[in-house]
Amino acid sequence: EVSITKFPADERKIIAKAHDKYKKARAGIINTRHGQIHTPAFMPVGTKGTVKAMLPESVQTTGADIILGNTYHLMLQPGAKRVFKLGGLHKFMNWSKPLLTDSGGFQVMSLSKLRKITEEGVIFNSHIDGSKFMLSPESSTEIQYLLGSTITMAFDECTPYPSTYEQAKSSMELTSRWAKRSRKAFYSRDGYGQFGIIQGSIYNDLRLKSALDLIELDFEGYAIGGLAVGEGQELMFKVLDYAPDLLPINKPRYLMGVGKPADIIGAVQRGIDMFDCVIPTRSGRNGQAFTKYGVVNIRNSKYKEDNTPLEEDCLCPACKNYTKAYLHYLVKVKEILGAMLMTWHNLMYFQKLMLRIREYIAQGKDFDFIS
Ligand SMILES: O=c1[nH]cnc2c(CCNCC3CCCCC3)c3[nH]c(NCc4cccs4)nc3cc12
Ligand SMILES: [Zn+2]
Repeated sequence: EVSITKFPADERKIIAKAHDKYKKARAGIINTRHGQIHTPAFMPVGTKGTVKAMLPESVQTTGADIILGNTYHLMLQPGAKRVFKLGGLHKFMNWSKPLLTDSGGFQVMSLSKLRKITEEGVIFNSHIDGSKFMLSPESSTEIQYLLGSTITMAFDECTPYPSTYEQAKSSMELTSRWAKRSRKAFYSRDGYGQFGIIQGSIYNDLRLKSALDLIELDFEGYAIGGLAVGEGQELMFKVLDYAPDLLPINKPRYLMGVGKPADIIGAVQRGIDMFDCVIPTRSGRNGQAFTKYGVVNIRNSKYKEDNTPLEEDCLCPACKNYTKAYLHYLVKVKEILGAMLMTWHNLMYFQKLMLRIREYIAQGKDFDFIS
């Protein structure tokens, strides 16, 4: 007779866990006024109205559906009102696809000198000329409206890591009050959206309360903030093992500031749809190329006579038309073309990674090994 051998309980758990691992990954499309966003999506960072060292049409050829605009820099120079008068950020920088602008809050904390956080908002001096500015839920939301952003981010406070439970609780509660004011200040139009940002650090009850507060405000999407701030991948994944599930399943989930390929893969497996990170652009300019063989530090002298491309099957200009020896030289002598080609390759690499992840999810296949 056929006897069905039952796996011992702990083995069953492991097998279930493995399948669980891919259950939360989802591939989808976000429809906006400026076009569609295929998710999981990687959003290249455009700081001062440009993805550094890239033409917008080149960013488009890498496959990016959406890029980030930087509220902090643009409000200081050239100023949100001027960008509005000139037709908005899309026209100003000749990018017609979706634009997500951050609230400016995170950048104020990391870039400006002399700043003061009050219930009202953040008062700070411009790092350019020291003049005084105030960013609040209302002013940040208005600035993002003037920029014409497709997706506006709520004004939050990124809770530092590590934080005590009390610190994380009061910070999260401030973010909830600011989210309410951001939502009230948002001028909602068809095809435009506003995302709330949940905080709560590594404390699951605070993460839950943050999610409940923000779900009440019925945002078009939700970001998970307060991660990738030094807690490390293990702790970040521990929070991601439950935090995405606290958010509405039918709305986009954006993990802010992440990340390296392995971080992105792990986060997609836990239900994240959108990512932003300066790594491909910033590290590209610093001579680091992401390849299927791992990260290549092109400045290393071992490449000075390497007549092969970064990746033989990559379709980017750096790989199609140039060698590692040439890239090594350009980066060493700080030629602008070096920054351009390295950035182009890295953005192509990240978009190819996202495309393969989307394909694997659509085919119900595991995508652990890609990275
Ligand atoms: O809770 C958060 N609230 C708001 N923003 C956050 C950001 C900034 C995301 N990129 C914005 C871009 C806007 C346009 C210009 C470029 C940034 C984070 N970045 C990281 N880690 C990466 C980090 C970057 C620097 C220090 S940690 N964790 C983050 C957490 C939060
Ligand atoms: Zn390439």
